[in-house]
Amino acid sequence: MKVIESSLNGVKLLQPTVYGDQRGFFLESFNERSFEDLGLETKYVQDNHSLSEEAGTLRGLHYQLNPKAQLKVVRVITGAIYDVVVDLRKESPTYKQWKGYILNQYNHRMLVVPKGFAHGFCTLTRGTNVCYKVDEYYSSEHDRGIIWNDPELRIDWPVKEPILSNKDQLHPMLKDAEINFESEEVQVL
Ligand SMILES: Cc1cn([C@H]2C[C@H](O)[C@@H](COP(=O)(O)OP(=O)(O)O[C@H]3O[C@@H](C)C(=O)[C@@H](O)[C@H]3O)O2)c(=O)[nH]c1=O
Repeated sequence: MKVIESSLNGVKLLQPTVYGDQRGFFLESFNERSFEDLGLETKYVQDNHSLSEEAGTLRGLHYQLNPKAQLKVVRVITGAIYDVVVDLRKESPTYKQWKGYILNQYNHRMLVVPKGFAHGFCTLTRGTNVCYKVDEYYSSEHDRGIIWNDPELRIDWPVKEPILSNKDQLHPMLKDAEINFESEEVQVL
């Protein structure tokens, strides 16, 4: 497993070792010992799986308020996504900055989304299955969102008219969003 650091402190791309042969491939998506050796979180309490039937489906931008903030490790099983993280840590030098990564069934990349970030993705293919581990339980009371096309963030989504859930059409703009990540540890480099 290789770890590629991002310019957003705490965001990491994980590139697992892939053993391909005539049958297909094998990879370890999680190994407690390797994660520990690489300084990655090892305790997860939920594994989540979503299927988006259509290309151009956008889920996000989501986060959970403290004390239920979640670290996520996201990967794609079938299909492809443009996966976006937004730094919501008010004391971070990269506050309000976003980054997007392509994760697909061929590059096997996994994205570590730290606590204090909003997360969202847009599917690039039909039938996209996304799985992610989280280190804190889902809590509907702490569940929050920011509208996907926030004018301040100006995320360069690959789709202009995405398929959205009813909930995701109604999120506030960043300027009106409730955010409480002040105390998240931010390492200023
Ligand atoms: C996220 C989640 C949802 N649910 C329920 C609530 C709801 O009835 C149904 C669908 O939920 P949502 O519409 O929020 O699902 P979705 O839009 O796929 O939400 C996810 O989006 C991505 C981008 C993330 O980062 C995730 O953390 C999560 O917020 O599933 C759970 O029971 N547990 C969970 O952990």
